Amino acid sequence: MELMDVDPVRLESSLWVGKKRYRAALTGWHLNWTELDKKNRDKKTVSVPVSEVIGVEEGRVQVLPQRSVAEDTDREFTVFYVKRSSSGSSYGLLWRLGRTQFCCPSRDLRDQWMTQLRIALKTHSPSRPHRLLVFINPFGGKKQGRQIYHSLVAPLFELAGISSHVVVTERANQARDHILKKDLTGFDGVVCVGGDGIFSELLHGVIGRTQQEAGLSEHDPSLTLQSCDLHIGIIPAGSTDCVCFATVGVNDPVTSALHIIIGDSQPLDVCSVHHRSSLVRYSVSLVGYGFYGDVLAESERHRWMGPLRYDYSGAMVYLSNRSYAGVIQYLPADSQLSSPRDNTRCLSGCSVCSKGTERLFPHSPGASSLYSSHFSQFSSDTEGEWVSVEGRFRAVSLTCMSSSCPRSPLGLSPSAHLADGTGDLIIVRDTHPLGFLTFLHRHTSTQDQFDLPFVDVHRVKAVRFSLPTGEEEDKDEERERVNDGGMMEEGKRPSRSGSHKHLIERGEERGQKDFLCGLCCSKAPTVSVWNCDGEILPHTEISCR
Ligand SMILES: Nc1ncnc2c1ncn2[C@@H]1O[C@H](COP(=O)(O)OP(=O)(O)OP(=O)(O)O)[C@@H](O)[C@H]1O
Ligand SMILES: CCCCCCCCCCCCC/C=C/[C@@H](O)[C@H](CO)NC(C)=O
Ligand SMILES: [Ca+2]
Repeated sequence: MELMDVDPVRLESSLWVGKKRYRAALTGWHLNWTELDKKNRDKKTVSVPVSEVIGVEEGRVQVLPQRSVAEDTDREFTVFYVKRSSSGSSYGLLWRLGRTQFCCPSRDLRDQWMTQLRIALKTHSPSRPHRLLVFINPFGGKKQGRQIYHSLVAPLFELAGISSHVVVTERANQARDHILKKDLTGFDGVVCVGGDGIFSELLHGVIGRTQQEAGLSEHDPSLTLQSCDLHIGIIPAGSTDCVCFATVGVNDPVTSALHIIIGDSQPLDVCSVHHRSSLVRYSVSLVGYGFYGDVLAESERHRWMGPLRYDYSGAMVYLSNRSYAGVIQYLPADSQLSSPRDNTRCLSGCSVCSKGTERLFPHSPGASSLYSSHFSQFSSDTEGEWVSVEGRFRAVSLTCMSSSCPRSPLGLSPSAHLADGTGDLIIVRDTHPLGFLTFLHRHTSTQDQFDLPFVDVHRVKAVRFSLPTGEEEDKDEERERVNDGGMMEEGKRPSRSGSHKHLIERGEERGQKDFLCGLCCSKAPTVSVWNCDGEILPHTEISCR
């Protein structure tokens, strides 16, 4: 309705691109230019939606790889726009900066084109950000965050008229604390340049700040949390970059920068992880016990290897051949709505997610435009029956999204939805080493990961994990951890270094030195650790929703 009421900006004229003559038209929502032959007949037409125009500059201008402006070009202007490249991943295309340099018959006409295009951009792109707060983790991935931002992203933001305040972090959790405590007036969004860890900092900052401002405690698992208005953008420069890959479809800084500029947004499910009555962390990707917890614990000792540390640690943990006892309880989601084995792929605009958003936020008109939101209209204890599974497990994984990444292009659960308010629980029961290797191998191929006799997958609204009777987490140990800051109390937030410290302490406390000395000792540990979006949790018994 709103769109129909806007008086569209129109302009049509003859223009030149190089030596070819075109009829160019700015009509409502599109900029089109059609090549004309010598007899004025139409040849090829290029059409760009105004919403995908990045910027308009006087003269003959180039921005990437370096900015250059040609002289004496007062009849020329350059239009920059989103150009979809033919390469990308199975469900995401690379975006590139398209550029066309137009030459007008007169300077007056050039000025008219520039003015009308800029008016059209303002009118038709209401959700574009104007001011962004950017956090660069200089130590993420291959340590190229600064270079990636300054050479590939900043020139695009500048071209699009976005002003950015850049913070290069000097310590873990600086970005989170900044969002929690500093004045954010005037910022339309926050952006991280790094991996899933720095994204998680922004997520905790944004959710935490929103709750603080609403006077709500994040520790109460039954509480309806306030949805977050501040959008989070991700420029991938980490090791796994799973959140970026699963939402955009490729890990490419230019593609992500262009999505941010045009104001694209995608709501995300957020899972809260509690231990007893305290919030431990939020997760958007993987909450994993057993194999994925062990891989993370092992990989933290080999950070110097960069992204390769996960492959090395994966192989080491696989060779250690472990399984763990536990009790899993889960609350199934409505199987009429979707299933983890229905072979769907969730993309932006997914109908299951739209219905989920309507169902979860019936009175919130802005819900569908949230980038990251906490689905809080949750009545887990009244909706359905909890199911309990006890046994020995190779891996227990809960993933709110597919968790696809370059290592696993379809992800841990290929048909999981980004924003339906559910997660997929993947239970890999103890099995022989070859069976488990088959399962791991299927992560990296297109073969059905769940079509194995020792694997079960359930779409769920909540999960609890506990140790078998007699092996529960030691209460005294818990108290020590709280005092030591490992648990997330009011005013405190988790840290990667903090949780790693706990892993070491925990290993020592429990006599699991083999966890920390190269996985070489003969005595197998009885408990694993939880990997929560790449952070080690300081607790074994947790509840997620
Ligand atoms: N200046 C800093 N010094 C040390 N650690 C930092 C700094 N800034 C951020 N961190 C922390 O570094 C950790 C890892 O960062 P990040 O996620 O960006 O990279 P990664 O681990 O290589 O990638 P991925 O999480 O995708 O595997 C995060 O937990 C973050 O909190
Ligand atoms: C015998 C070697 C086996 C190697 C198995 C490789 C399987 C790769 C699957 C990767 C899935 C990653 C899921 C995403 C988790 C992220 O949240 C987290 C943070 O970045 N990354 C990791 C690696 O924990
Ligand atoms: Ca989901």
